[in-house]
Amino acid sequence: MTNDNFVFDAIIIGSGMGGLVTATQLAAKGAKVLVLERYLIPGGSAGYFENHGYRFDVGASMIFGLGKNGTTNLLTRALDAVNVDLKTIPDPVQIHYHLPDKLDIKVDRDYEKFLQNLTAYFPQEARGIRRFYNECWQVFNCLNSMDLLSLEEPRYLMRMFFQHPLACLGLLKYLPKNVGDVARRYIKDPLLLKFIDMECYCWSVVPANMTPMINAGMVFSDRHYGGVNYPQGGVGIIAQKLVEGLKKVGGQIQYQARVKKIIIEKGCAVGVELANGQIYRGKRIVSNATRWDTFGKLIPVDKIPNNEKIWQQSYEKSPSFLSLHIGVKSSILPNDTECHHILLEDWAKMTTAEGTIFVSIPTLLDPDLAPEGHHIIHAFTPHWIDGWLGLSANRYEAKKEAAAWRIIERLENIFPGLDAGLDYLAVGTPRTHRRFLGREDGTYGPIPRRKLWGLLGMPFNRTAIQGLYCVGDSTFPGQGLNAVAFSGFACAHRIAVDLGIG
Ligand SMILES: NC(=O)c1ccc[n+]([C@@H]2O[C@H](COP(=O)([O-])OP(=O)(O)OC[C@H]3O[C@@H](n4cnc5c(N)ncnc54)[C@H](O)[C@@H]3O)[C@@H](O)[C@H]2O)c1
Ligand SMILES: CC(C)=CCC/C(C)=C/C=C\C(C)=C/C=C/C(C)=C/C=C/C=C(C)/C=C/C=C(C)/C=C/C=C(\C)CCC=C(C)C
Repeated sequence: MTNDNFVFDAIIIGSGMGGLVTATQLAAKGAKVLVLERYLIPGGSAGYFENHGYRFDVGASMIFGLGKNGTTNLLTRALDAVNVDLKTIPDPVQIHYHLPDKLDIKVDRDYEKFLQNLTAYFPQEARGIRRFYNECWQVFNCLNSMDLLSLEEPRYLMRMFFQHPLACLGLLKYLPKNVGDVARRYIKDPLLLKFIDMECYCWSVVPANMTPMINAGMVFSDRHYGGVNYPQGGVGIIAQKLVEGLKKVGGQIQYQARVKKIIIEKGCAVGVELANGQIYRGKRIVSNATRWDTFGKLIPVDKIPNNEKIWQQSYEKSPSFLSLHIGVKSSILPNDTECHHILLEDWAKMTTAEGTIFVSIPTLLDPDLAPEGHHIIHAFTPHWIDGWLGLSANRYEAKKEAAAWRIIERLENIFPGLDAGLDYLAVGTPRTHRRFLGREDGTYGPIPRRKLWGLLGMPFNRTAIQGLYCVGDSTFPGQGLNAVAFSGFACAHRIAVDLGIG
């Protein structure tokens, strides 16, 4: 079946946050936009599922970009652009770290309080700590002073250089830098450097020497500026609202619409074919799937452009996660429990499977996500898909259960009584993430194979195939909701200029 007589301005494959920001931005500019989503609801890894009266976030619940001021509040801006908004709940302590060597550190929303908490453990490094985090603020202040759009659009770049020369030079200086090099200029204490590694690892899934300074500037400063704010109703609300806005401005979305292939004619992407045979044609095609899914599945292996093969020599798939979606009796959590926790008992295991445990308890901010008298605890830890393949159904279930109880046993150290208070448990593995999110091997996104030059190696939105763009965490600046929102703004900007509507 074909639909040749109607050509969309842009077809977006996938309704993750990257895809939805691209779609809403383009539709708001008057483009005819179609979003094709393989799943039943929008959001991808920022989606949700419901069971037993609980509404669980699929991915991390720590949300940046919903602040009120500046230019880096990209989720707020994306919602505003299509005349929708949502209520948010500020998170007073952004992370409570439970680390080896008895480091029990809280990242308070208030910057000075956070510095005090950290300095209390490392008084001899007081000056270095302040100088390091202040340098992160320099990056953030540069970003937060300008409109954030496509770095592939020369007129925008010239305008930014003309209007904000110092901020642009600052960003250019930091683009090739990693956190580890900057931190080691100010900090000597090996334990404190391990803490900085964890500060990076818990969102970039690589230690400080491989974490781009630009991204650290965003995360380490915005948590004290716009802050971490939880969307009332759960993370999935953001995508639902963006879809509501998309429709308001004339865009379309179809669910259960899995794109099987991107149609290339004379070297140019001109349309897509769905698994059910339906064909849609578009002037521009955008893939919100991962790079491994885009180049290898949607584009056949023999047509993968050379530059993509070269990129894959520098970046690899990060691990996926083992996720425990837990419902517990409220009585097991003391009243002053924080929403997000990081647990690690042995520094040597930080980057290994089941080493670091990430915990979010979103019901401390939004109690309506669980039945009365109950909380949600979402605990997740890195896991690679390899160990989950080739198992019989029974062995797969048994492996899931064993892994889940290992995690629960460790969580008992910070939440005593968890086991006894358990009301509901659903376990997701890398296979679950692969299946429901359509991400190869369930990967969380690309990570450098070795130490690289900051963000310089991350591709922008255009690809070597004319008419085909990528958006989401496989593009500059990588993982994180606010990061993929940036990639959405940039992608829509570049396409709008290409279509003559930007
Ligand atoms: N707290 C947080 O910061 C937080 C929370 C959730 C998610 N995230 C971030 O979101 C990022 C991912 O966002 P994203 O926009 O890159 O992608 P995504 O993986 O979330 O979304 C991609 C979407 O494309 C769909 N899709 C894939 N292949 C398809 C096909 N062939 N046909 C139709 N649909 C298809 C998927 O179903 C999914 O909905 C992650 O890096 C993660 O860091 C962050
Ligand atoms: C000439 C040229 C090329 C440039 C001129 C200079 C210029 C204008 C440069 C501009 C650069 C720009 C615009 C860069 C923009 C960068 C942005 C917007 C980066 C944003 C990064 C956001 C990140 C990394 C957000 C991450 C968020 C989180 C929290 C991710 C994940 C969280 C978890 C997995 C776990 C949560 C933890 C717990 C404890 C549960």
